Amino acid sequence: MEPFIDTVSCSQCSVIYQNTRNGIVQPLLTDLYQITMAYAYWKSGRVKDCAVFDMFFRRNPFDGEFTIFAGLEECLKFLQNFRYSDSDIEYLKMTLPGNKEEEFFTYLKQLNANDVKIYAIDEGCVAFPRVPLMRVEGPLIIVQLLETTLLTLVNYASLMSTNAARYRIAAGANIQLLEFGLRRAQGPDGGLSASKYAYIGGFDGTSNVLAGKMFNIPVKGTHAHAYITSFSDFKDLKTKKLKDSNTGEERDMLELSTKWRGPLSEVIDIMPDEASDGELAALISFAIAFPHGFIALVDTYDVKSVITCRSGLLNFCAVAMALNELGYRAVGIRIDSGDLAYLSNKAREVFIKIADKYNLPWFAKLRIMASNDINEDTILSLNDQNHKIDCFAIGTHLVTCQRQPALGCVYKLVEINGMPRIKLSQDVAKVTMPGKKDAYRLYGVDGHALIDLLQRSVETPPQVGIRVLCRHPFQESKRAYVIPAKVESLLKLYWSDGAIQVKLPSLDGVRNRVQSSLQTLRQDHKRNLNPTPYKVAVSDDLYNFIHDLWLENAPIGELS
Ligand SMILES: Nc1ncnc2c1ncn2[C@@H]1O[C@H](COP(=O)(O)OP(=O)(O)OP(=O)(O)O)[C@@H](O)[C@H]1O
Ligand SMILES: O=P(O)(O)OC[C@H]1O[C@H](OP(=O)(O)OP(=O)(O)O)[C@H](O)[C@@H]1O
Ligand SMILES: O=C(O)c1cccnc1
Ligand SMILES: [Mg+2]
Repeated sequence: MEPFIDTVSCSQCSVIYQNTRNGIVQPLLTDLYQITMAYAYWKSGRVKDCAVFDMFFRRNPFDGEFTIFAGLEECLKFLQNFRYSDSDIEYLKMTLPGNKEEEFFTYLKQLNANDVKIYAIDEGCVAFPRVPLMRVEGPLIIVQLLETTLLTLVNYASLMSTNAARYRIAAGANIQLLEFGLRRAQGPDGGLSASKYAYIGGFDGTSNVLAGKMFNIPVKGTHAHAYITSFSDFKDLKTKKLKDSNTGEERDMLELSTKWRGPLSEVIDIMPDEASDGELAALISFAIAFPHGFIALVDTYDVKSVITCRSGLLNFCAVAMALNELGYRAVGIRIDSGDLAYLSNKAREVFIKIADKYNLPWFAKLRIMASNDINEDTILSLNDQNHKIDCFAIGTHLVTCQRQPALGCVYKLVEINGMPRIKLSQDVAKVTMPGKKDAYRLYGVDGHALIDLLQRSVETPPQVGIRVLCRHPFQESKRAYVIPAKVESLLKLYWSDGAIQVKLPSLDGVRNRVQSSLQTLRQDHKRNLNPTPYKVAVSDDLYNFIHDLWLENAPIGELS
């Protein structure tokens, strides 16, 4: 179906964007403590030390059992451009506490990410708690300096993509989802990221024009209540003429639309004088401006009426029929308040009645778009109420991730100079998994993912058809044998020798990957209420390694 007013973004812009990067993302976009640590490491002669960090999260967001990993491309672009500028160095000289040795700044000035290696999960894949999204290896000072920026690039991107993917699951494949959140987003960069990652997660378009231009995302929109309320009556209609699309003859849209209000009011069963003239004038003028993409906001004056949207719906239908006489097809309506299930059903009934009466089958299929503080639960509830909505336009809850505003990805040291490191905690969920590890996804014969398995990197990878012992990382008695029908190595070398090592997919490629990756997950892991946890296990070797190191590092208390 024809979308509403639809600006096709230029492919040139996306090319320009691929060659640039988000200018805010630069080495100083970090926490001060990364740079003070860098100085202290440097001062204690640790320039040649090598470290391994894991980036992972501990809990899936939104009370769910899956997360979409996103933000990798931005991380790689950050590494490509990782250099301190002269003004960065000047600023740090002024800002770092105490008197700093000049040689440190000479050292900082020549730093780059050429000696860093990043192994990562593919962007757009489903990911689970404790499985490293990235393993970052390299000189201790540099990989430490990357922490905050990598986290800020991954945390919101993954949270947002996961949120969007959840809305897509709730709405189903055939409903159009539009992101309308820019005005409510966490600032301009938050708004741009929201549009980009909502698209990756499964939205079809955005109202954010700059996001459309930068990322080549479809841009869509309707009009605001202000457009309707700016017209008081027919006198405000300065242009009334529209050319017949077949003959080119100029016709009076006001005359045609008011003529249609009479017969249509009988079909809809309301009085024509219940409809606002100012609203009709506004809709006529919008139809004249966009005869091929006419969509009307119908709730300005009366949407809550128990009968139906008396004013807006009648006025919309009148203008749509006038357009039809001139050879144009209207697109549909937007409802932005009231009971969205009830009103969408009423509107659909009216469209069907008119379609039947005037033998215009397309009228029955006019698009019904709903907006107004919609969230995942609203969509699920509307599904139960058998709504007739074709498109959800969602802002606030989507872009602010109101249900859970942060993902909580962390970046933890797991190895230094070849020696494993463990961070202990009273809270077992916070104990880190030491050493350099690899991650594998084991699939069952039905094609579904069964379990993610972490192993020490020195171990042989699991093999198809060969039984492997999968252990809970902390509960000794929880174990299972798995004979995988397919084994996927999750961590791939994405960055090495100062360059990206894998051809990166387009935004649409990542968007498709989200859906195909979600397909491999069993339905019960994806349901909204009490989803089944997906298992993440460790090999027997890694289990023993963790627990030996734990005992080695945990102080023995003394009772007195
Ligand atoms: N049928 C429905 N089932 C569940 N939730 C709904 C349904 N219809 C609307 N909602 C949601 O209920 C909330 C209604 O918001 P609210 O009470 O502010 O009413 P409103 O129609 O926006 O009022 P106002 O026009 O005064 O702003 C919105 O979050 C909307 O998404
Ligand atoms: O409701 P959201 O999911 O955030 O979607 C975006 C909202 O933005 C607009 O409202 P507007 O800013 O005009 O204000 P409103 O809250 O009065 O509708 C639009 O009419 C939607 O209602
Ligand atoms: O195009 C719209 O209808 C729109 C865009 C942003 C926010 N609210 C509505
Ligand atoms: Mg609103």
